[in-house]
Amino acid sequence: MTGTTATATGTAAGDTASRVLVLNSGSSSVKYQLLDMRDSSRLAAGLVERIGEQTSRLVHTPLGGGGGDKRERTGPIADHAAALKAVAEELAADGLGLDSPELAAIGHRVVHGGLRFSAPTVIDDAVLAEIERLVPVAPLHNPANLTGIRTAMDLRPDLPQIAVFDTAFHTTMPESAARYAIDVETADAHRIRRYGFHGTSHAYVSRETAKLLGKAPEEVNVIVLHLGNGASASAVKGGRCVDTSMGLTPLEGLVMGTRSGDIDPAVTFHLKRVAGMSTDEIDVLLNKRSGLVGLCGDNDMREIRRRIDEGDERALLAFDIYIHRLRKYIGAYYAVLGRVDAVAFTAGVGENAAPVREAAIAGLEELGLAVDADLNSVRSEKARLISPEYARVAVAVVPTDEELEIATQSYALVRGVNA
Ligand SMILES: Nc1ncnc2c1ncn2[C@@H]1O[C@H](COP(=O)(O)OP(=O)(O)O)[C@@H](O)[C@H]1O
Ligand SMILES: CC(=O)OP(=O)(O)O
Ligand SMILES: [Mg+2]
Repeated sequence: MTGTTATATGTAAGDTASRVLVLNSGSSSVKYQLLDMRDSSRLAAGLVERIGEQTSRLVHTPLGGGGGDKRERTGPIADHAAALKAVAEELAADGLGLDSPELAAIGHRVVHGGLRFSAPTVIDDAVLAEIERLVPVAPLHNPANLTGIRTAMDLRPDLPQIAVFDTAFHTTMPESAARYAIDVETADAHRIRRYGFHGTSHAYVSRETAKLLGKAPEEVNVIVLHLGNGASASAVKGGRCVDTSMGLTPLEGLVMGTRSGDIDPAVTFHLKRVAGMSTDEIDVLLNKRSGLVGLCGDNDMREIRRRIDEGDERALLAFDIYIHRLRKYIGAYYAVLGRVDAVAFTAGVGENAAPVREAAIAGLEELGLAVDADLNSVRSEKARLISPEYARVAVAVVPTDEELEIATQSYALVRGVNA
């Protein structure tokens, strides 16, 4: 933590590359941000969605200087390589092209890093091979991450490409939380254990929650609820993850947009032996046709709430199942931590869906948990408390920023400073 303070001492603008491009490649989308790490400001941000379909869409927002108007492109974008080339063109149109000498690194979200990577890592052939080896345990994510990395390497072979792993923050989990209770030899031979995901978000949000409470991360125990399309909970004790709801793959745990979360593993035997489904069909069923979409046909919480308001019973049942699972994890992690200082809601659903927060915490006063209806209804991009003053445990909405965290870690690595 001492010595090289390249970022703190700084240098005149232009003579040290200070920009980081962050790529978050999902199965059918790429989110990106270009940041200036001298002040962590965003110069541009955007999203390419529905990659591989006829109706692909790129939305690019210039944010540097006075900003500028959002630009949108529609029409087929065949694959992640084409998507990244389109992003590079949009950045170039703002004078922020990938050829810029200001660019210090490209930071990539990589979902599965197994046990080998507990910190941000400069990508070389060996790292690429390891990410490739882990494709079977992150089939929706790692292939897209790899394409993003390879395309970025083609565009700027001279630049450090940094991998920031979703699994890294969870490598501190004790064996009691990380191991499945199955035959140890079989588990070890096939590296079967609970790895956990969304770690960049859990790390960032637990630190921001401590900040909101005016404390150091070491002083607080936080339950983080990352509720996006993929969703996971984590128990963070004094800044270190001690348990999380996702496992060998991002399928375990909470009910998600399209994933089942926890089920009895015997369901899969039954589907195979009795329903005659193949392993691949079961994989697709549990990862893509389950969760909220499987229960009611919609995976967007906005749509589900709209249907509930119209009296739709399937939507209501889907919501109730989602909430029931979430409450079980809050209770479980309360017991894992012993003392809880805060419960933090984050990601698309956690940051925006007040009814989810209300239902998740309702009736838990005995645990020191409560939500104030007025505070809960406030819409804001800022971290904020939604618990009443009397409550023993803080309940907070803490917007996640995986891209900022990836940029911070990537820049620290290329500058040789601790993040
Ligand atoms: N205003 C809103 N109200 C309720 N839910 C919302 C709102 N905005 C977004 N969401 C939910 O957030 C989800 C997307 O979350 P996000 O964290 O962006 O997911 P991901 O990163 O996995 O794509 C949507 O599917 C939707 O369910
Ligand atoms: C790991 C995971 O589930 O990621 P996402 O929420 O981006 O799908
Ligand atoms: Mg996400």
